[in-house]
This record gives sequence, C-alpha cells and structure tokens, in this order.
Amino acid sequence: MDSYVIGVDYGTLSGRAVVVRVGDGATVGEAVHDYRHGVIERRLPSSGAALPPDWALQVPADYVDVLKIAVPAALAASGVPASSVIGIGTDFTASTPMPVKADGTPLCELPEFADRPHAYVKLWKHHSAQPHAERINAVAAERGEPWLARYGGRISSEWEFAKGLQLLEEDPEIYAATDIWIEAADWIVWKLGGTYVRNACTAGYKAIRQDGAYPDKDYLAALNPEFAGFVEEKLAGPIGALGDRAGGLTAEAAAWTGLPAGIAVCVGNVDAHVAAATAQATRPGRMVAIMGTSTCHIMNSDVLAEVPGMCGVVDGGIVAGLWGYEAGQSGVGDIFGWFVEHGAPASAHEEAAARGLDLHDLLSERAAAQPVGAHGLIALDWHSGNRSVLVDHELSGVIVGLTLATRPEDIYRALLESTAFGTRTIIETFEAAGVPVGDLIIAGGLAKNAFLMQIYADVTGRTLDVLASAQGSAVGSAIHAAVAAGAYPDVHAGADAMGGVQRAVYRPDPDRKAAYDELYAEYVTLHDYFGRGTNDVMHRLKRIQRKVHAS
Ligand SMILES: Nc1ncnc2c1ncn2[C@@H]1O[C@H](COP(=O)(O)OP(=O)(O)O)[C@@H](O)[C@H]1O
Ligand SMILES: O=C(CO)[C@@H](O)[C@@H](O)COP(=O)(O)O
Repeated sequence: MDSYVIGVDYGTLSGRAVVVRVGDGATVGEAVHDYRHGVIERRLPSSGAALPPDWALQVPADYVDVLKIAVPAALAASGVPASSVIGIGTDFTASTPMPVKADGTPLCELPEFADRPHAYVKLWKHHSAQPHAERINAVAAERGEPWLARYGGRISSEWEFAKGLQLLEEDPEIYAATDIWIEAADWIVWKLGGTYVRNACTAGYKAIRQDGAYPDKDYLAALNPEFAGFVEEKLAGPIGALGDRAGGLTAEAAAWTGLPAGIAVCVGNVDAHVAAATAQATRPGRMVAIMGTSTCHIMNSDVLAEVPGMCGVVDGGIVAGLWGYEAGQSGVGDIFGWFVEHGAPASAHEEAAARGLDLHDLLSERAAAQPVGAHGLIALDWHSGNRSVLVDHELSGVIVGLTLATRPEDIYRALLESTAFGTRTIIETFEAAGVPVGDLIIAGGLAKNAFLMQIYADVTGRTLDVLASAQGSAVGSAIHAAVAAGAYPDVHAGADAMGGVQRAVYRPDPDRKAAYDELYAEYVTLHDYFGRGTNDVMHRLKRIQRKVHAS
C-alpha cells in the first residue's frame, strides 16, 4: 500500500495543506485556509488601537486553525486513509517571531497582554524596526563583528534581532515577560510534535547563528545593556537540521488534524528554502526564485563567498552539508496587488468583470501588446523597501516618466519590469562576488503569469525552468516530512524522487534583451541615486511620516 505525507505551507495570508504520495511526489489532495485575522497592519483587533506605520502583526491561533481545518480538508479531498500518512512537515514565512512563555503559550493569548501590540507575532513584513536594524549594523561594523559579512554586510529589520531589540525598547514589560523569542516556524512544530526545536534555517538566516554560535554578550550589551541576555535568555534552544524528525505527532495535534498520533513531525523550515527540494535544486549552482507576495532567491553552493547585500549565507541553511545563499525582494506580487487595488480605474474593473478576467490578467494582456520601452517609464520596486542588495526598508517606490498619456497598463508593466530589474541586480551581485548563477527555476504563485515570466527571461537573459507543482513550498514540506519519516536517507534523495521541474519553459529573446539592457542601465542609475545615498529623500520622507503619526 502507498504511503503519504502532509506538507503545510504557512504563507502571508493563508495556510495550505497538501497530501503527497511518497515515491512519485504526486499531490493527491489539497486545501487552503485563510487566516481569520489576516495581516494586522492598522488596528489591533482586541482593542481597536491604531498601529504605527510599517507594522504587520499576526495571531498565532490562526496558524492552529490551519491544522484544524486545512489538514483534514486536504485529507478528505485526497480520499487517502489517515492510517497511510507517515509524516507531516511545515514551512513558514520568516522572520516571523513571537514572544512566548516557557511552555509555548503566546503572550498575546494571556488576557493581561491581549491589548499590547508587542505581544503579537511580528510578520516578516513588519518593517518598523529599521532604526533598530541600523544600530545593529552600525555597532557590528564598528566592532568588526565577524558574522556581519555572512549577511552581506547588513542585518535586516525583518529579522529576529531587530524585532527583538524593538520589543525591548518599546515595551520592556513584554520583553521581560518573554521566556522564548520563537519563530512561528518553530512554534507550529512545537504545537505538532510537542518538542521545542529551532530549525537550522531560521536560526542561521534570521537569528545570526554562524559556526554554531550567536552574537556574543558584549556585542548585545553594546546595543543596549538590557539586551545583553537576549541570546542566552530568549533564543537558546536545541537546533534541528532540515529534514530531521523533531518529534512524534501529539495526541492533541492528532485530534486537530485527524492524523495518527506518533507519526513523524519534521523540523520547521522556511517557505522559500523548502521549495529547493521541490525544484530539485538541492545541489550547488541552481538558483530558485520563489515569487509570490515577495521573492526569495535561494541557491546551494559549495563555495563560501561574501555577496554584498545578500540576506545571508548559512551552512546547512537549505540542505545539510552545503552553503545555502538567500537574497530577496520584499515586495513583488504585493506591488502588483497594490496597483490593481488602488491604481486601476473603474473602467478596468468593469472590463475585467465583463470578460470574466482577473485584473492582473487584463492589465497583463494590455501591457503585453506594447514593445519594450514604449511606455516611457522606469520604476523602482521598493514599495515594501529593499531587501537585497541595499537592505533598507526606509526606501520606497518610484515611477519616472509619467505623462498625461500614461495609461494604467503602462504603469502595471513598468512595475512588473522593475521587479525583474531588481532580480537582475541580485544575480549580477552574486556573480560579481564569485558565486556563479546558472539558469533560474521559478516557483511560487507568480509563475502563472506567462507575460511576467517572459519579462524575467528577457531582462535577465536567462532561460527559466518552472516547478512542475504550483505548490512548491507545501510539496517541499511534504518531501522533508518523507525524509523525517525515514522514507529517504536525505533531502537530496527525497527531492530526486518526489520533486519535479519543467525545463526551459521561457527563453530570452535577443532583441528584447537588448532593449531591456538600455532600460536596465537607467534602473541602475536611479537605484544608486536613491538607494546609495546621493539623494536621501526617501529616508527624510519616512522621518516626516513618523513624526506626523507620533503627534
Ligand atoms: N496574475 C497575476 N499576475 C501578477 N501578480 C499576481 C497575479 N495574481 C496574483 N498576483 C499577486 O501575487 C501575490 C500572491 O502570490 P502567492 O504566491 O499566491 O502568495 P504568497 O507569496 O503569499 O505565497 C499577491 O501579492 C498578488 O497581488
Ligand atoms: O523572507 C522570507 C523567507 O526568508 C519569506 O518568508 C517572506 O518573503 C514571505 O514570503 P511570501 O511572499 O509570503 O511567499
């Protein structure tokens, strides 16, 4: 009889469960559950209190609902008997940390803290810890901290240390009440398997764990004397390798999910990195771009290099035994979504409704009718800040070239192109640092937009492979679950058997590539002008905005 594994992908707005067959990796059932509270950006649901700009919170109970609703629904859709399931694996957005008590209870679930924003989960795109990140970077550079180069020279406001320092300095009482500062990726594994294990991926990329150690006490004290114990008191804990068994499914989690108690629960993972298994990119040299709300660029390598502005290089950060590289763009689908929601006029909505089209498809169709450069626009893709290679979330979006003749599809196209230019900047930075990048493998929800994919092929001059599964992360988690359950000796073997890629789906067109080279040169000029300090207008605007909101 066949065996099956469950993969659960915790995204920004929803959690998706898949049931995958061990052996051929076929997805035989799936279900999605939208988080009840979604992303909390404006008001705290408990009190209705307004949140400052650049906040993004979540509610941990929403994650448990995915186990209670999506997992049984996926199992029911598959028709697979629960007794055939041998393991469950999960992946999460990151860095998405939360304060919990020693038994794992989130502080926001304690009545006395329910009205305190800092008691909640800080989602990856909670970007208000930028001033803390700036200090983390300045003090590290001044002291010559050896780990800084492993993060391209800059630690991001999206990560555990910046968010932890913000917690300490803005709500010391919640900081003091925090026994463990834990990634949601590890918290959900704790809920499933009953064991507190920090996964090697988030520990490395998001919590500055290098060569087996976190930043030392002296450094932390230099940031703030009260922060000296952050690692020892709030982060310390056992580390689990990706694909290892973290524990057995607890009776409580078995009741939630309908799965057999005791089956393997895999060590946590990150939504981007876990997809490398589905993309069969577990060996050196193949870059996977996981393109959705944001984009992560993930690549294994056997060389250790310092790539300026990468998110990080971590030993075993994607697959045990190799250096895993990560870079990324904080806003991609989010930028397109923003324009569709706030920039598309009523006429576009009406046409899309009349033709039964999604607005993205309508604007893509209209934009595809133009030759490269016809709209006369260049945009910077920084509406959610810049994750790589500038690592600065006080940067913001720009569109140059608007005239009275500019139409919505022109702007939409310029925004699509801006994100492709951002990816090209990242690839070129890797190559300049001595890390060769081959063809790209595209995973994530945006792979469905063929026009966007062709722009990426033309802008980067690279052939694009596309994941066979539309659920690269969830299937990646299922592959890791199969390894944790002992079906394969390691993640390479699991990926070889259960992953799958369609080769050379998009190829660059030489004429369009040449036309884009000219536009890319303009992008680089604007990128450096606004992003490397020639004109700090974006920082000044953020400061004014903060002042106004604080008054
Ligand atoms: N056809 C499309 N073309 C371009 N962007 C799209 C399209 N459909 C949805 N999007 C954008 O894709 C993002 C969702 O991507 P998805 O991979 O499903 O989610 P996530 O990154 O949260 O896992 C949203 O930001 C949305 O605005
Ligand atoms: O930053 C990472 C991983 O390091 C992602 O979790 C984050 O960009 C969120 O990804 P999604 O866009 O929700 O797929």
